[in-house]
Amino acid sequence: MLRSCTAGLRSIWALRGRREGAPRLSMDLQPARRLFSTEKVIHKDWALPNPSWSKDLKLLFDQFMKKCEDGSWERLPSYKRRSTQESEDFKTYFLGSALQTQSLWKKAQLFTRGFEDGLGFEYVIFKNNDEKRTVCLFQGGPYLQGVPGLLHGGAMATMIDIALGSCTGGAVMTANLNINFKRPVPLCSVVVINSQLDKLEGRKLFLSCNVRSVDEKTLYSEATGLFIKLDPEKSST
Ligand SMILES: CCCCC/C=C\C/C=C\C/C=C\C/C=C\CCCC(=O)SCCNC(=O)CCNC(=O)[C@H](O)C(C)(C)COP(=O)(O)OP(=O)(O)OC[C@H]1O[C@@H](n2cnc3c(N)ncnc32)[C@H](O)[C@@H]1OP(=O)(O)O
Repeated sequence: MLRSCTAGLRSIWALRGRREGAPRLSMDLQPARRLFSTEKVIHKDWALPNPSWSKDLKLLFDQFMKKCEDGSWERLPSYKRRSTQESEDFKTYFLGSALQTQSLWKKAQLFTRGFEDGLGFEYVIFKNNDEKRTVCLFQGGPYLQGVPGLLHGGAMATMIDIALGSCTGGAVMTANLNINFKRPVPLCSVVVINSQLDKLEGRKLFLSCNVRSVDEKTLYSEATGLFIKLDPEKSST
């Protein structure tokens, strides 16, 4: 574990050097790392490999990218900010929220994407629409420490929430999340979160997931979640 952490940190230090004025890596210019512009803001897709990704994470990523070739799986892109339309959907729902009237709305971003490469949440989600399930590959960096050397349970809960949410699609809110933490997750290790939609009942989506090591031998956590499709007729505030 220490070895993978050291390797990760080495990449991070290398990156820091780059950020102090050095030109960006050529990887940033690859077509897969698509950049597009909306409202003059550049949105970068963060669910793509960067130099902090461990060998395990890259290997799994490549395996799932292969599965995407026949269209049965798709990689979900991930942005710091939601698209204009998605934001509008949520904004309408949260009429009266403090952000409505403040310029802070423009600064809001998904907190899992607010860390420098390798320090926080490194993840990518693949979705199988026919089977109504997703696989999230997650490497929790050194800033997500709880007990020394271990991933904070709250960080794990965050990823579980996002992984389950990715199985829903559309505008939903987490209403209930139940997690059994069975084994501690070593910091900087890679885990695989397998999520599935178990039941749909009106606006209620019941989901479950498990979190395992890459070799599948260790079951770290199991969780269930209830997500509610937002009712456009209602406002939460
Ligand atoms: C979450 C993913 C979102 C988007 C997914 C999109 C793409 C996925 C791609 C990648 C993922 C990327 C990003 C994901 C990003 C972030 C994830 C963040 C998720 C969160 O961080 S999210 C914050 C924490 N979350 C809250 O802050 C919720 C506070 N809450 C409320 O806002 C309301 O509470 C609400 C809206 C939940 C419901 O309110 P409402 O008024 O619309 O509906 P109502 O109360 O009528 O309930 C309707 C039926 O659900 C039953 N029901 C409700 N709650 C229940 C409970 N707890 N237990 C058992 N049953 C429950 C009722 O009993 C009724 O059941 P019935 O119809 O049978 O009577």
